[in-house]
This record gives sequence, C-alpha cells and structure tokens, in this order.
Amino acid sequence: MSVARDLMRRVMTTDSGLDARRVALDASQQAAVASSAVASATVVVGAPGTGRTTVAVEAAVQAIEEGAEPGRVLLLAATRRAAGLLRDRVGALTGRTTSAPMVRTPASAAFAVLTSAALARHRPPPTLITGPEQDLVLAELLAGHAASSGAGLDLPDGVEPSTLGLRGFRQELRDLLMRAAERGVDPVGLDELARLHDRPEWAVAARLYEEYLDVTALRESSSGAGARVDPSVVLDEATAVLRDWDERSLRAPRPSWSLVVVDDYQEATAATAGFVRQLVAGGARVLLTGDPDSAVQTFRGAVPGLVGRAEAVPSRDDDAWSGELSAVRVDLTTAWRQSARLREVTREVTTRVPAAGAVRHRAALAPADEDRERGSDGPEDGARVAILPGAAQEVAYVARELRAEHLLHGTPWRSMAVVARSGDQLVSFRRALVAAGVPVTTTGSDVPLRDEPAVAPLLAAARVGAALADGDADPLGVDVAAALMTSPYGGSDAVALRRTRRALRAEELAGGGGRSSETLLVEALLDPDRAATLPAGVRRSVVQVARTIAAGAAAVARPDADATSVLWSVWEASDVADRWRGAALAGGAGAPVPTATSTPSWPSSARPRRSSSACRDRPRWRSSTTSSPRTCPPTLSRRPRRAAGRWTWSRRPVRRVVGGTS
Ligand SMILES: Nc1ncnc2c1ncn2[C@@H]1O[C@H](COP(=O)(O)OP(=O)(O)OP(=O)(O)O)[C@@H](O)[C@H]1O
Repeated sequence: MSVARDLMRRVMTTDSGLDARRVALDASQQAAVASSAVASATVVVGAPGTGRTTVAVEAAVQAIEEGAEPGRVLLLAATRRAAGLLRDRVGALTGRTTSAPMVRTPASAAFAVLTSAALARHRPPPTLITGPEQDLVLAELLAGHAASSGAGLDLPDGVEPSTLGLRGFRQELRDLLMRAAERGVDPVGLDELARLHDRPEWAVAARLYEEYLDVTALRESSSGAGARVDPSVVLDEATAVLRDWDERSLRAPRPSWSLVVVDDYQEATAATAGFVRQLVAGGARVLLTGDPDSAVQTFRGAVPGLVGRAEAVPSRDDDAWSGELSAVRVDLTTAWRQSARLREVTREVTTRVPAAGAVRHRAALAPADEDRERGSDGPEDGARVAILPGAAQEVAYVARELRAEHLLHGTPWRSMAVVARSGDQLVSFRRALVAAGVPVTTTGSDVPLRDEPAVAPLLAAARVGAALADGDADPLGVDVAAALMTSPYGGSDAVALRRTRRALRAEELAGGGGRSSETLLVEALLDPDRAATLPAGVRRSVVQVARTIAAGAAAVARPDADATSVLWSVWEASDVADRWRGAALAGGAGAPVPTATSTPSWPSSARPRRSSSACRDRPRWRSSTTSSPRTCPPTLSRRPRRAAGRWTWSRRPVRRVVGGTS
C-alpha cells in the first residue's frame, strides 16, 4: 500500500482508494496468510501491487473468523491516513462496527499502552504533545535566540542568526530532535556526536534540544494532569513499559494481542521494531508486510532494511538486537495492479535501487491473461516518458494529456492522478491545471491548515486587525498588503493589483502628493472609508480586504474577544462563504480553487510583532531564553452539538480559546 498511498499524499485525485472486495488469494498470498496463523513471525515481501495489504487484511479477518477475539488482533499502519483506509477495508470485510480489530499507527498503539499503564497505576492518563505544540515551543525558543542575534548558541560560520527565524530551519531542527529522541540520544549524547563527527550545527541543535526539554518539562509540572509524552519517544516509552510491566507490579494485565499485523513494514523506524518485538515477547504472532524498495518515510527515520532483517536469527546479545525475529519469509509473486508493460517499467526502476538483502520479490509478474480481469484496472498502454525543456512546458504537457484523455476517451477526472515530486511542484501543477479547466482536488496534502491558501490570508487579515486594534503604528506591511489583495479574498491578480496601484498613485499626484503606490495601498486597506472613494474599476478588492481587516480590528476590541470570535468576524466580513458554498455544491469542478499561495510566499511580517488583546487573558509561558511573548494562535474550533437526537456542527463559533498553531 505504501508507494501508492504515500505518493497519493502528493496525488490529485478524488478516489478514497477503498478496495473492499474479497479476492481469491493467489498461491503466494495463501502461503503468507497460512504462515501468519502458525509461525511466531512471518515477513511478507512484495513489489508494488502484489497484494501485501490484501494479505495483511486477510490474515486479520481470517484470524477473527477462526475464533480470535477481535480486540486481540492489532493492525498497524504506517500513517494515520493508511490506518483509516485499512480500518475501512477491514470493517467492510468483517462487517463489524464494534469489536473490530484495532487498526492504529504504531505511535497510537504505543500511546494506548501508556494509557493502560497509567490507569493500572491509578494515575491520570498521559497526553501527547501535539506536532503544532512542539512547533510552537521551538518557534518561541528560536525567536528568542534570533532576537539576541544567536548569542550563546555558537552558530557555525556562515550561518546567519536570521536563519533561526526561518520555518524551514525549524522544521529541520524538529526532525533532527525527533530522530535523536527516537534513538535514545539525549542533548549530551547529541553534543558528543557533534564533537565526534565535527558537526558544529549538531552542537547548536543539542543546546536547543536541552532548552526544548526544559520547556516541555516545565509545562508538564505546571499542568497538574497526566504525563506529557513527546511523540518521538512514545514508542520507546511504551516498549519500556511493556518490558518492565511485571517489575513495575502493575496490577492490571499486561496489554497483549494474539496477532499483530504490520502493513508497510518498510516504513517502520527502529523504535517501531523495538515495540513490535515487545508485542512478540508478550505472546503475539506477528505478520510483517513490506517492500524495502518503496520506503518513502526514510527522511522521518524509516529503516527499510528492517524488512530483510526480520528473517535473521536474533543474536544472544540482547543489546545488539536490530530487528531479527527469525521470521518465515514469503515473497508475493503476482503484481495484481499492473499490466505486463507497466510491471516491466516498475521492475526496471527497482532493479536500480541498491538492496542489502534478498530481492526475490522484484521478480513478481503481472497476472496471467486469464487472471487479468480479476486484478484492478491498470493502464494497458504501459508508460511513456516525455522530456520537456522546462517546468512550464511540463505543466502544460500534463494539462493537455489530461484534457485529451477526458475529452477524447471519456476517462472521468476522478480516475486520473498526477504525482509530483514535491509540495511546491504540486502548487504550480494545481494552478496550471485549474487554469486549463481541469478540476483538481489535492488529497492528503501535507500543508498545515494555517498555510492553506484559503486560511493563510484569513489569519493574516486577523493579525493585521489585531495589530490595528492594539494601536500598532505599522500594522500592515507592503508585502502582506499585496498578498491579501491577490488572495482569494481580495480576488485581484497581479495585473489588477498593478492597476490599483496606478490608480492610487494617479490620485495622489493629482492632489499634489508624492507618496508611493505601496504606501497608498496600505493606507487604503487600513481605512474602508478611504477605500470606498477609489475609482469603480479598482475599488472592489480594496474595499473587500479593508472591510475584512476592519472587522478583525473591531472584533479584537470587544471585551469578550477571543481568537475564535476574531476569526469568525474576519471570515464573515470576507463575504465568500455563500459564493464558495454555491460553487462547491454546483459540483466542485467549477468551485473556486484559491489562487495557490505557497507557504513561504506568506511574508513573515504577516505574523504579529505583539500579542493581540484577544490573547491577553490566556495563560502563557515563556522559556528562560525567550524574550518575545508568544503570539496568539488563532484556531477555528467547531463543536458538534446534539439536537433532536442527531449530532450537528454548531454554526456559531465556540467561545473558547483553543491552543494550536503559531
Ligand atoms: N489475488 C488477487 N486477485 C485479484 N486482485 C488482487 C489480488 N490480490 C490483490 N489484488 C488487487 O490488487 C490491488 C493491489 O492490492 P494491495 O493494495 O493489497 O497491494 P499492495 O502490495 O499493498 O500495493 P501497494 O503497492 O499499493 O502497497 C488491489 O486492487 C487488490 O484488490
């Protein structure tokens, strides 16, 4: 499932991917399922489309059909998205809504173990530190250091203190810290590694790591609730808890399963493998399915080599354990999703992937002709390669191919997908395809909510409004003004924006003034009355944005203001709800796809320099090194309400400050 599913994060399609047919297993698949019923460990290796997920699901379903208690069958999927799809698939096959086997990500299963342990000790359940929360802590730490020009951090030569304020830097840092934590490397250990390998940047990270741990510990001790668990260590903690369950004399029985199935084992980290090992030690049979050639999470610590190592016999030295489970290996032999020609292409590519272990799974063949119609649809004409001179031509080529396929061959839009190499590329593809009249949905986008093209301008307008209400002398930067104008709320394109500036400048000159068009635009956006006096041809966008900002400022000034009410006011003033709703209900194809504004193009000055009054009453904390106060994280919250026996989403905003994004 991994290649397709995880690349589907970058794929534009509308299909959920749910395939709940119960297929007749081929011989290799049957051998895999049969082994899972008896062997203590089975590792199933298969090329893309050979039915690894089918085997994983069948093994779980058959175990239940043969009498296993559903609650004692655990399926682990690499990502939450994959877990959701697997859950649907298993649910559809077992026909059960309750008592279904648990389908989780490894981290979520580990968290469940920690919760059981806490309850066994009559302690409050732990809480998981969320990704946005981690990000916020790091953002504040880094902002503090950036404000003091990196003093005390000993930045390596060539690294400017301003780097500390970049989101990309923060993300890299967070990844590094998470990988270190997963491997049990603490700040001191990281510092030692920095010296050992002459990596001064790791020494900087070690320092920040220490501060990060201090801050999170501070939060934990002041929260009065259960333990706060960092996602990067949740697996290690759960592994330790399971290992020492009896020693810790926990009165409840140790959580255990009769069968544990891990799909996409090539995406497992060392911590996941350690956790699985403890599950095996607790009496579970384990079935691992994977393809070491198709790991996509290695940048997040996945170790695809674990697939090959599962077959090996563990050494006697417990500390040297690195994934050996004495597993029975089964190679899947038929690539059910691909035609013979496409299968050849896949094989051609994978043979170039360096491999540490056996690669028998690469020899899988497309189904024989008589079996072909049992498999899922694959493009019969294989693959075509087009080499084009530049990015613009690439996008135009893809748009033309999709249109031709739809118009000439009647292929539904939802049956076509575009896979791009990076999120940035996806943005330009989306823009160009929409411009070419191709309806587009992006599934599994990794873009955080706050950076979505429809959300980022709304947050920026709220921030500007808050700064205005706070009496900030310079609440709106030139770049933010332009970004708001060209956002889906302003509705201008670059040409219209230029026209607006020219009109402003012409008026200024006619009146004898000499201010720049940027200054005039900012002024108009901060004053709806001024905006309303602009010439008709350029007035609409300016008035719209000005009203939105003014609504934010007015909402902030209200005594009961909170982040939600401010955002709600800004949203209502933006006046797009009915239009967007109408377009969406009209079929979606013509629905407005916001002018894609990628994350980095949102100027950092869109972030407030001071906290708004809406956030003043919130409990807040500062790290010892952070000099700037935290900013108010505006997060929309909608709460389901029970009315007449049915759950509905409340239309009014919840009057509650919620934590969230920075
Ligand atoms: N024995 C079979 N007979 C017919 N179709 C099958 C068989 N096994 C799998 N399929 C079909 O092949 C497709 C791929 O199966 P599945 O998703 O289980 O493979 P996978 O190896 O997990 O793929 P991925 O490359 O997405 O990880 C599905 O549509 C599935 O229904």
